[in-house]
Amino acid sequence: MAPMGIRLSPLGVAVFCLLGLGVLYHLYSGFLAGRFSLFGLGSEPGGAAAAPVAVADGGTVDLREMLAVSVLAAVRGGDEVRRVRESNVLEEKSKGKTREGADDKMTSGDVLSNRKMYYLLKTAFPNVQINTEEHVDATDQEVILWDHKIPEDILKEIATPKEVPAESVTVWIDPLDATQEYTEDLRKYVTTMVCVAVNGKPVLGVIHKPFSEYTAWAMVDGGSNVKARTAYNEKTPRIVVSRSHSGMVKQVALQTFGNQTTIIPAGGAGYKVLALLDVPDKSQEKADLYIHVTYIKKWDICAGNAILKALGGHMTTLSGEEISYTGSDGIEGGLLASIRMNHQALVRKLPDLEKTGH
Ligand SMILES: Nc1ncnc2c1ncn2[C@@H]1O[C@H](COP(=O)(O)O)[C@@H](OP(=O)(O)O)[C@H]1O
Ligand SMILES: [Mg+2]
Repeated sequence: MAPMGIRLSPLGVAVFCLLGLGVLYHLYSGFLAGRFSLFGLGSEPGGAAAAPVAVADGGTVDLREMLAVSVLAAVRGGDEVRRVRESNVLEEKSKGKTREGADDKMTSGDVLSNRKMYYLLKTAFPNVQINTEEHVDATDQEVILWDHKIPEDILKEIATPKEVPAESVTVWIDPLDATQEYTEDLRKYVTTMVCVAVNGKPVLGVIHKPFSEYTAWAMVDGGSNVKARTAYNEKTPRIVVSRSHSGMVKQVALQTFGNQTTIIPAGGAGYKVLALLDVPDKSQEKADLYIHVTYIKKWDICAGNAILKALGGHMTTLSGEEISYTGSDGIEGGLLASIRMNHQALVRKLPDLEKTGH
């Protein structure tokens, strides 16, 4: 008899040890399987195995993977936009009026693109907050699986994964920017956009032109497939402005920069941001500044803001405030977007819109 009345049987000890080993093996192989399903077999060059998987409430997400899925979503949404336009069955409706009394339009291009883009992102990243322009019909779900492949151009620019807590992320989807122009068959203005904000700051943006199949993407402190032009005219800038929600923008621009300034009316906030960059697409006009004075929604501007920021440019309200991409859907203070210019000097030059009543 052993002391305390416990007798250890050699067979019992052996069984216990074997069981322990089995439990350890199970846990370890589950961990490995989790890693591979997270990063996609074979697509990860080295960095993934070293990156720890943090276990926060909603877990973490890798921004590089989010970029890959965002590009895919913008392209797939764009395919729907093009297909509907080419079918000529737009089923155009008005969702109501903007504050200025214009029709806030929606077509089946918006709805079908929204569905594709939303479910692609939601299926790949179930724990992140996604805000989309159009209503998502929960009874019409579509499970679209991402194949976990990160495209080569992204891997080339962004060498390692970038993990952030899922709860810090807000995704903004614009399934069809320039809907007004889409209904007028002005195809060059149309884009699909995805933006990822972390703690309200825009960190990655994708702007895709479905009719010329051009895609621009950028990640702040990451990389991009698009760049700024080499020169901009700060003194008498060419200013790109809205053609269908313009408000008093022309007066504001001419008053600030003089009558020599060229105003370029154009549709779509995505198109107008691309006008500031070095974009190879032939249908793209070029401008030095983008100004907007009426109310605008965050899904219209977040992707452009992220891309400009990643390339060293700025998008702020007209009084120079940064825009936070959490909370409410819209912003009141207008927009000023510039790159390779003294943005704060431009803000000081603009009239105080509240005082002038624009
Ligand atoms: N005053 C306003 N109220 C609501 N939406 C506005 C707006 N001004 C611009 N927008 C939206 O911002 C996008 C770019 O506008 P614009 O082409 O006039 O520059 C368009 O998005 P959608 O086409 O996605 O609806 C447009 O509807
Ligand atoms: Mg839209």
